[in-house]
Order: sequence, then structure tokens, then C-alpha cells
Amino acid sequence: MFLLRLGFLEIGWLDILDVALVAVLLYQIYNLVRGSIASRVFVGYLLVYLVYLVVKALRLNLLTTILEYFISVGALALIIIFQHEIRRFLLLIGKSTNAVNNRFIRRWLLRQTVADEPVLLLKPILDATKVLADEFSGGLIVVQKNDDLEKYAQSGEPINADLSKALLLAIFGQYSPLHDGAVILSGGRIRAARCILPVSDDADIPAALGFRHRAGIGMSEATDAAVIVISEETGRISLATDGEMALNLNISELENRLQVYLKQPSNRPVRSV
Ligand SMILES: Nc1ncnc2c1ncn2[C@@H]1O[C@H](COP(=O)(O)OP(=O)(O)OP(=O)(O)O)[C@@H](O)[C@H]1O
Repeated sequence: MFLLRLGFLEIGWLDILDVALVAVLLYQIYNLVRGSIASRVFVGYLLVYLVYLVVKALRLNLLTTILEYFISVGALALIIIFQHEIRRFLLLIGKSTNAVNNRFIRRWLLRQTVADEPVLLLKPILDATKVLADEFSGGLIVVQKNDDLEKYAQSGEPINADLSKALLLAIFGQYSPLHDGAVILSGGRIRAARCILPVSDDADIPAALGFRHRAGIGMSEATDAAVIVISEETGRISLATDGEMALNLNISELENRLQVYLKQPSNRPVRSV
């Protein structure tokens, strides 16, 4: 049954559903690759595909064949370029299904109470950040939100200890063998130290910001974690979230931003990295 007719086009409910599903899918893919170089490749490929559709509708046969060939080879290239995103996407589906099932089964079928996610206390983080900034000690603190940071935690030394100001300061102390790299905090615990973070290749990052800051931005591009960067050179505190860095914050600004960011629901799917 047709819903409406536009010239030669007959549009039915299923067509609308089809377009809506494709729009959601494209939006989710865009969210997955947003902020990375892959997003530009994705937009480029989409444009080529649109040109192909136009050319095909106009029956320009030679150009259609060339574009068809380009798109089919391009599809293979896309799989290679987006291998990390595809892996995350598949892990996300598996993980969220597991999580939902586990919670549902435990809460409703087994009548067990399901504890809420551990609450992250900001105070030790803010206190340690203040001391590190005042002492120009330098620090890189990753605060996990939803994405699993296993891959990055594995690049460093496992700690798995209760979060405390004293321990953070000990890790970033000048003579500590763990002070290089980043500390990863997950669910109110210090999960790992000396971790290596992905460095952003964004050309718009000011040249004055070195690798600590670039690593903070890179981590916030690759995951939904919030990354606190304390500059050893200037003692300034910055916060990277969603690929953006807020520079030169005081402690209360940092606290407000962290509270707002960590509470607000993620605008992209959970990633397992
Ligand atoms: N990819 C990375 N992952 C984790 N830590 C990193 C990474 N890159 C740099 N760092 C940390 O940042 C430290 C300082 O790097 P660099 O001086 O280039 O950064 P910066 O942004 O100029 O910061 P600062 O203002 O503190 O000097 C390194 O010694 C290391 O501990």
C-alpha cells in the first residue's frame, strides 16, 4: 500500500522505515568515526557513492562502470581503514547485549539485587590535581566513563588499588618509576599507571601543546573517557573530552566540567577498545 506519490515515485511505509533505518545506521557510523581521520574518509566515500547514484540515474554508462569498480574496491579498502571501528562496533553489540541480559536475568528472573555502577569520587582526583599543578609536577589522568579502556590499561603497569590522593601523588612523584605516561581510573579505582595513550594528529592543536596534551586529546577522541592534563611546564590544568580540550582551568571549573561530563549520557555508542 502506498502512502504518497511524488511524480513517478511511490512511497510506502516500508520505504520510510527503510530510509529511517539507514539514517540511524549512518548516524551511528558517523558517531563511531567522528573526530578521527577515518571520518573524512567516510564522508568522502559517501560523496562518491552519491555521485555514483546520480550518474547511474542519468544513465552515463562509462562513468557508472568506473564508479562501480571504484566503490567495490573502495568497500574492501574501507574494511581495512575502519578495522578498529568495525571491531569496536561488533564488540559493542556483543557487550551491550550481554550487559542487558545479565542485568535483566539477575534482577527479574533470579530476583537478585543488582548493585549500581560504582560511583566515582572526584575529591581525591581534584585534590591530587591541585597539588600536582601547584608543584608543576605534570600529570595525565584518564577518568573512565562508559568505554572499556582495557587496551590502554594493558599498555602500562596494573595497579588495581583504591583511589586516593596520596597514591596519585606517589605515582606522579618526580622519583616514582610510574610517573611517566598516564594513570587510568576505572569505577573509583586506580586501574593502571604508566599507560601509553593514543596521540591526536589533529592539525588544529596549537603547537605550544606537547605530547602530554596531544595524548590527552587523542584519548578523548578514541574513547569517551575524560582526560585531565596537568602541565609540568606551566602548572596549568586542562580537560579533554570528546576530542576537545578546555585549557587553563581552575579546580572548581575542572570539578564542574567533570561532574557534568561524567553524568551526561554518552552521545555515542559504548566502545570496547
Ligand atoms: N602518548 C602518550 N601517552 C602517555 N603519556 C604521554 C604520551 N606522550 C607524552 N606523555 C607524557 O607526557 C610527558 C611530557 O611530554 P611533553 O613535554 O611532550 O608534553 P607537553 O604537552 O608539552 O606537557 P608539559 O606541559 O607537561 O611539558 C612525557 O614525559 C610522558 O610522561
